[in-house]
Amino acid sequence: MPLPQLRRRRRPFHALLPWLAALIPLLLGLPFLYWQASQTLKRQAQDNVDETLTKIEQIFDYAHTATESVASWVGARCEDAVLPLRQRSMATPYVRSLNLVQNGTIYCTSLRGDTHEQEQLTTYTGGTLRLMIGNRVTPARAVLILRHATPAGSVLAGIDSQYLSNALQLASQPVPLTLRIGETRLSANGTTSRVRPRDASSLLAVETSSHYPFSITAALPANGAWHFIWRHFTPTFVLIVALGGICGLATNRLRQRRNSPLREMRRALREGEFRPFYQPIVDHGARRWKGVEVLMRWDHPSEGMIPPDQFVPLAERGGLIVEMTRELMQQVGRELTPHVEALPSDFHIGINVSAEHCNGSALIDDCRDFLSRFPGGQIALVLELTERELLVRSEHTDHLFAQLHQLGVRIALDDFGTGNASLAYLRQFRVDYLKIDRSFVQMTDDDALSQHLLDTILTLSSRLELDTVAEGVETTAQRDYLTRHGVRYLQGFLYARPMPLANLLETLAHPPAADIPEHATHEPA
Ligand SMILES: Nc1nc2c(ncn2[C@@H]2O[C@@H]3COP(=O)(O)O[C@H]4[C@@H](O)[C@H](n5cnc6c(=O)[nH]c(N)nc65)O[C@@H]4COP(=O)(O)O[C@H]3[C@H]2O)c(=O)[nH]1
Repeated sequence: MPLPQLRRRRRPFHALLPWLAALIPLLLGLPFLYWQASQTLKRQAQDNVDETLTKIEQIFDYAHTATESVASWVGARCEDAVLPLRQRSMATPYVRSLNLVQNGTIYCTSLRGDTHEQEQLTTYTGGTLRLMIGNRVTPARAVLILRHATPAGSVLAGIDSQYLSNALQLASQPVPLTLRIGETRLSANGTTSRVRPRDASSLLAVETSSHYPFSITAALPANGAWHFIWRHFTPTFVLIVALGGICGLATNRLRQRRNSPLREMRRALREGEFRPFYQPIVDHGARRWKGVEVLMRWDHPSEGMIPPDQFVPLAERGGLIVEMTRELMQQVGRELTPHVEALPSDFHIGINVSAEHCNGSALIDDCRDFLSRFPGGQIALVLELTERELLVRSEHTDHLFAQLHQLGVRIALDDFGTGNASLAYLRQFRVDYLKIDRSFVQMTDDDALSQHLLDTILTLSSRLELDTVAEGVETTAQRDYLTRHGVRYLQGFLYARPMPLANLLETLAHPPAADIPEHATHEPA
């Protein structure tokens, strides 16, 4: 299974995390912004309502003063009263007409003199104010009537609603204002309508006059608050949305990093999930166990035992291999030390080492540390250098290999014959063992040409007088072919699969059989 999928498959809800993270600033920021905008709107609406209420009260005060000044004419003959009514209405701001009422009938108006109309007292709110949709003079425009009762009847002052809607309009930003008289309302654009019950829900401010029976209200239309936010809080709004985006992207990045195979491997290293498995190597001539090759396994909590092919190359590319090898050597040292007596003498422990490990002085320290655990010299440390990564000869590598040999460390060239570097390696580094790759060992079963290739490699290693280990020996036929051609050390499933320490100790307790049935051994899961 490709490593990047390990975590993703186990926690699919992780894919939602970036979206949730993007939502957090929005969920926290937008309600706060909405609250802040609402407070601003309420404050401004309240100021505008107060200011407009005062202005409209002033208009009504003018009209009221005018009605008071002509109140003594109620009951007088219209032809006598009409001139003072006209003079007064012309001299009073906002007032369009003054009318006299007696016995419920309007009998004199400053506009036309004699008239005869019903007063309709019940339509006056508080007996004082009436908002008419229009009248005979201005049928399309509302008129406000202010009534002043006198002992003899009453005086009516007509006020053009334009003055009132102008006053509303001047203060209708950002929240539209309305003048309410009883069940009727006048809006800033001069239209009149009945008050609806749902108006109450959108009310931001309302103020009732203490002198006249009217109130001024400020109410937002649907989505008015969001329009206000968009117009007046654009930078904050954009910032919150951008913050949401940034949080989402950052979480996504973190998630990807968290899910990255290297990160997963670092976690595994911290948790000690990389474990040594041991595959015995047989000294065929002596019928004894010669040593083991340590092979790393990843004991993953959910994926089980992962073989090294799936993570070692990545660890090498990601610069983790040195740390992993060091940890592996320490584990091997720790777990083998108590059983050192059970090991055959001059027991070889082969550790796979990557080229990067040879670049600094860490390898020397790690080997010294490892060998210090076996002070009796019962074991021999063999470093297996692979051709997968090219090791370039330099003063440093010469010095390093000299130091390693001084320490008693032996060098094996792993996977011999598979890379281009084999011969160059042999020339440049003092190698003690050649490990013939499994692919060549399998050629013993093939045609004559393949066998010829294997023979050439075997001849080369015998000419160089190097000890040879054949990897991947699976059949007795392969074993016999190899031993006939002078290969002394054999490693493969024919003898044993890689196994944990407990199984190894059990296996080492019995000498390798002379004639082993094929595939007799099993790697524990
Ligand atoms: N089919 C077959 N296979 C056999 C037989 N006998 C042994 N093998 C397998 O051949 C591989 C031998 O190790 P390698 O060539 O060093 O190849 C190793 C080595 O290059 C690398 N590796 C393993 N552990 C480490 C480590 O700790 N560090 C480094 N740098 N590389 C490691 O991973 C490679 C693969 O390791 P494994 O999967 O354990 O595979 C092992 C082993 O299980 C056999 O008879 N038949």
